[in-house]
Amino acid sequence: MGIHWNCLAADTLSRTSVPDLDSDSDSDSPRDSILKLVDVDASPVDSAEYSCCFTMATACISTWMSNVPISGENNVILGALDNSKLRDFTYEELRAATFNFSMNLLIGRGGFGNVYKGWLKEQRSSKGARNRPIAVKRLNGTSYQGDPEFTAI
Ligand SMILES: Nc1ncnc2c1ncn2[C@@H]1O[C@H](COP(=O)(O)OP(=O)(O)OP(=O)(O)O)[C@@H](O)[C@H]1O
Repeated sequence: MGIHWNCLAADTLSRTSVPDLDSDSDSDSPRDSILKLVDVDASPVDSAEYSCCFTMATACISTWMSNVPISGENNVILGALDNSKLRDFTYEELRAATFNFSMNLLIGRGGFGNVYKGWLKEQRSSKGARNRPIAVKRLNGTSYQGDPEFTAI
């Protein structure tokens, strides 16, 4: 499934170690295929390389961006990203990254979905692997506010 979103680099989270979590996953019934990923710890170069995720209409990205403060050199302006470098993530990848959407990793609640911290394994050619911290927004099953932003194309 082609679900897309772009990375936003941010420095709001500093912890990079992966926790040992109980299996206390979010038990509400979100529409599982509808996710949005935000990179929370990336250099501008990394962001371009890693530029992620889920397929969204440009207008929807703009809508999202209008709510995101653009400050600091680590932030990426989505319009400047090369779409060919966007990376797709499967639902399983994001589910694993967030430990099955563990409530212990809940970092925020938006108007139409919860936001979870997670980690993606990243292979770096010279420096070996690392766990890259990310934020994943999961559209809940009751709100239709976010449908346009999460539309798969
Ligand atoms: N990259 C991030 N790093 C850390 N926390 C984040 C990040 N993205 C979102 N959050 C947390 O999740 C909360 C909800 O984020 P979200 O983007 O959903 O907010 P919103 O724009 O108010 O919601 P919505 O877009 O659903 O109307 C934020 O207030 C923040 O606490």
